[in-house]
Amino acid sequence: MEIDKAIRECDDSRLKTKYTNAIYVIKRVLALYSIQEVALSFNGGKDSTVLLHLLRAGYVLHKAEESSSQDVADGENTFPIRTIYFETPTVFPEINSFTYETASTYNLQMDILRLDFKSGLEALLKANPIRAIFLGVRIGDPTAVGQEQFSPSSPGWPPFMRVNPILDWSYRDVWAFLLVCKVRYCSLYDQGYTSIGSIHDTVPNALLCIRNDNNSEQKFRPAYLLADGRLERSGRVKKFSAPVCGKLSSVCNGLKIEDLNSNNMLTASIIAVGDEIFSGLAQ
Ligand SMILES: Cc1cc2nc3c(=O)[nH]c(=O)nc-3n(C[C@H](O)[C@H](O)[C@H](O)COP(=O)(O)O)c2cc1C
Ligand SMILES: Nc1ncnc2c1ncn2[C@@H]1O[C@H](COP(=O)(O)OP(=O)(O)OP(=O)(O)O)[C@@H](O)[C@H]1O
Repeated sequence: MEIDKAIRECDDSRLKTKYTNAIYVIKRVLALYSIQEVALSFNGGKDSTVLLHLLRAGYVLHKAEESSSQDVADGENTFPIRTIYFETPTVFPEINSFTYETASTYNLQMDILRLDFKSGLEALLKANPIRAIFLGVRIGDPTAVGQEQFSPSSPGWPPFMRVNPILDWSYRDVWAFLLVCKVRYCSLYDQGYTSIGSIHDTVPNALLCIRNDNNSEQKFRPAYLLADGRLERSGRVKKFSAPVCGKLSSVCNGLKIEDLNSNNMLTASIIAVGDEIFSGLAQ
């Protein structure tokens, strides 16, 4: 299996440890649940791309442990784990096409849901016996708060186990894996995007911006060159954030920053505690 081979042959001991632990979690899940009871939540992002390849490897290794070597060879070409993709109207076209291309490359049985997460999962779980869903959530993601490698879905959500095999992976680990395994990832990451949300709230990460002499053109280095992974979400913008590379006008994802702001009234808030205003501590 090419993923397992690439990791075994690399000399990155930290990556090897992360990989071994993630594969352990995946194999336990595959031992605990039947293949019809598990699903992969895949959205074409870097974390879910890592997860897909870990699952491909984990599935083959799991089969190797429970059956003959012939079955293992067959298993390399099949990926029987149901894949769920929530497709939204505000997804980047590059993410969308990468997701579809990946599904075709690896013969994924992909369910495309055009509902919000909760309604989509309710419909899916009503029609299928899914009990565990693999996610590419990592500590540091806003949604990771309070989660562990195995976290039951929240109250009010349909009941299933959220499985997070790469919860403890850092930004660096993610890129080490993708580069060592030489797997394809969405082209936006080579254009300076480091964490990808919707077209309305994501721009290339300013920390990867290369300025040319007259500031006329914005270029960005690839995501894997971001030195401090804690800043991977710096490209997630609020509607009123400053232009990416310090220019006055900036075109992002086909939209001008001014256009994003045009229908909104600028507001400012201040919170004063006690008599700070009167004593001159706040103004
Ligand atoms: C498969 C799946 C399961 C989820 N389960 C839960 C859940 O149990 N509880 C919850 O509050 N949110 C759940 N969510 C929602 C996510 O925590 C999060 O809100 C969503 O991924 C949006 O993240 P984003 O704003 O970074 O795009 C789930 C999402 C997915 C795709
Ligand atoms: N639209 C979606 N469809 C299916 N799964 C999703 C979707 N959005 C999020 N997920 C799940 O939640 C996980 C975490 O999402 P998150 O956006 O943090 O990571 P990512 O998209 O893989 O990478 P990046 O941080 O670069 O955007 C994904 O790996 C995936 O498992």
